[in-house]
Amino acid sequence: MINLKKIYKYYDNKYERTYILKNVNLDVAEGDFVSVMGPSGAGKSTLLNIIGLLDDPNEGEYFFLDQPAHQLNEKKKVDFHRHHVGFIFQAFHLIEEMTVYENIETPLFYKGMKKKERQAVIADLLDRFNMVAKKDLFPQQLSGGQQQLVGIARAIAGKPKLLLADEPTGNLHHDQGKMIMDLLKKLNDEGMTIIQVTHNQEFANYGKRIIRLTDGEIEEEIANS
Ligand SMILES: Nc1ncnc2c1ncn2[C@@H]1O[C@H](COP(=O)(O)OP(=O)(O)OP(=O)(O)O)[C@@H](O)[C@H]1O
Repeated sequence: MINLKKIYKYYDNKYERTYILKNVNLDVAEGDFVSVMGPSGAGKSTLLNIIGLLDDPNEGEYFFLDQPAHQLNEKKKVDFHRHHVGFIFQAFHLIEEMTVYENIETPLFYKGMKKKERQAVIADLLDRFNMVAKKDLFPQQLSGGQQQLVGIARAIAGKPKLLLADEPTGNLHHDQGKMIMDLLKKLNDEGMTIIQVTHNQEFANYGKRIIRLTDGEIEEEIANS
């Protein structure tokens, strides 16, 4: 599903080139659950953004769903991102002026889904996440764990093939974090491919594989049995 070949990402200034990712090679199969760990600044978010088609590498090839992402034009990339990738973030990134319902609805709207269909999809998600009674509340009226549930509902509403999570439990208490990880595990059991960045070893162990990124290079890969 995901094939990264000799990916390099760097920034140039007047005097030097700073490498963020160096010769990253990574294959992720459909149905996999990968945890990416590593120190701050190692390039984890950059890698996730490249995989999610939000950023471009400077060198290397990236095949997403057998398509050469490195050769797609901007419009096609945005289209691919919208249809196949869901993203969740440490800081939730919900729209504060919108209700829970409207936040979940936004990506479906951009996908061009008709109103009736949107209503059905959102009703199912609210039901599944026990959030029916919260649908007209605004994000700041929810707990952190509930906000992340909305973040996940929004990310998976369009049934993406790939869910990317950038420190999804980073702003949560342990119990809330565990609740979110249990949910990600369930989504993966149902077939969704997941790549998460985490600093938490306990939560990294939810993945089927753990990848360690240090100074932009994949240093080791531990099969997580
Ligand atoms: N536009 C930019 N210009 C120069 N350097 C950048 C730019 N964007 C990111 N970087 C650098 O790239 C490095 C990797 O950033 P990235 O956010 O991918 O790290 P990370 O491993 O996710 O870190 P953290 O765990 O702290 O979130 C950082 O040192 C950052 O300063």
